[in-house]
Amino acid sequence: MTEAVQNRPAIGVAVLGMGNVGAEVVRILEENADDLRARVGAPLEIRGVAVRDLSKPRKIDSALLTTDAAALVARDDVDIVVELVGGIDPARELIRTALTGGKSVVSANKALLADYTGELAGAAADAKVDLYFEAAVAGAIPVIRPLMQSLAGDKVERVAGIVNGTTNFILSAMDETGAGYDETLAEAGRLGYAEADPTADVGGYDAAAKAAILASIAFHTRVTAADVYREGITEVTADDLAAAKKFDCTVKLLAICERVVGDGGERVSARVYPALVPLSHPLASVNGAFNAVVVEAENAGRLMFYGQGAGGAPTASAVMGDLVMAARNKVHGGRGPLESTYAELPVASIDDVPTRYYVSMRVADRPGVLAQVAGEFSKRAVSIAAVRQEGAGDDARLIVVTHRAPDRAQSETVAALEDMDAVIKVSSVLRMEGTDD
Ligand SMILES: NC(=O)C1=CN([C@@H]2O[C@H](COP(=O)(O)OP(=O)(O)OC[C@H]3O[C@@H](n4cnc5c(N)ncnc54)[C@H](O)[C@@H]3O)[C@@H](O)[C@H]2O)C=CC1
Ligand SMILES: N[C@@H](CC=O)C(=O)O
Ligand code: NA
Repeated sequence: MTEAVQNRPAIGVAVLGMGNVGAEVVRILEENADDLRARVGAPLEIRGVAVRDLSKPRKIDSALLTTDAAALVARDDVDIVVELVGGIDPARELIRTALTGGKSVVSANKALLADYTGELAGAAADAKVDLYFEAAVAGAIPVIRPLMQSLAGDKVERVAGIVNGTTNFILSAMDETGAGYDETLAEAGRLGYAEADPTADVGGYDAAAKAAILASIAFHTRVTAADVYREGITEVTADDLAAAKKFDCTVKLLAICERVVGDGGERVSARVYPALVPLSHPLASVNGAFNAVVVEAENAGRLMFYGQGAGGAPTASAVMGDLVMAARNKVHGGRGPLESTYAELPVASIDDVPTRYYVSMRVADRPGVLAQVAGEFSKRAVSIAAVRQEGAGDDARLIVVTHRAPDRAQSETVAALEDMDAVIKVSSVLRMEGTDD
């Protein structure tokens, strides 16, 4: 190491939260201190770590611990704040205070960034500091930086993939070993994949927040979590996974962000739902807590990003990448990319987006039922791609897979089927993705 690097003043780092991710960030900062100093051009020194419970045993010098996150953020010797407490409050205020006080911020907080990137990025721009959040989407996988920087000269058409590790872990286990939903969710919590409130995972809220962040960056348009159509995996059953197999498919919770062009011009669709995916599609073999994001751009074509989407160490890797970037900028000058929302595209309703449906229903076992069911689809111009009939008598089941049609036509057909005398129960409705038709 050159003498100049050795003598540069240290960059002071405050870490807020020492849970799954924060503890790994602290470990890497301590274990890799020499390499980090060489890469940044100055030492990275932890000034303090904000925690809730001082009595908990932790692998850190206890003199660095504090329960007063606000005071830590305000310290003059802190240059960069790493926010890993999660949630909206007090994270939002802590980040805002840090930015307005001239500190760069690194955060993994997708719930916050999905709704407040505008406010926070504005504060960062005003104070001429950085706001980095690579860890907020798909854990360790570099996806924010490629979209913001590597593809800044291209036109992104679509970003789609598996962006929640917990639900992918649950669906994979249900599919592969028949493991139960509750026990697998508890295991995801123990492994540090699940959110503090796992409803965010299984309800699709976490994936929706990530979809909002991805869509905003990909389409240079501000998209918030409320703009994202969302369904979780709580209704997906072992029967659905078994039925999917009969169509050479599996079930994945997908986040899809794409440009849709219709009568009203170009719009942005952002949506999250469990969907049948053909086994031959690359996303079908993404299992466990792994994530994968497929980006389609006008000139680059199709790019696929794959890796660990959740867990303390993988997520900390992404946080550390951002921390090194922010620290280099402090040492050598320069700034990270600013928020870009110039395109201001309107957000499309799910009703207008062309989707494919898989509908499984218990039906009366009598002549003419298939024709009546088919009639409801055809009335709404929804074309049927495949029909499978199973069982007989009280157990007669009809499974219909459609071609693409506006989602409104598909959902209205399902509502009409539910009202038919011949249909005893519509037991499952899922969309199908990863096919061209
Ligand atoms: N665990 C994962 O796989 C991933 C997590 N994230 C995000 O990273 C952030 C942290 O996640 P985890 O470490 O898993 O959560 P966690 O719940 O394990 O850790 C958060 C820690 O912050 C502490 N905390 C909360 N409020 C505080 C306050 N006001 N002052 C001091 N400490 C406070 C909590 O006591 C807890 O120890 C969240 O925003 C999460 O969404 C992002 C990607 C992956
Ligand atoms: N709970 C999240 C953690 C990473 O973002 C997930 O399961 O993906
Ligand atoms: Na990432």
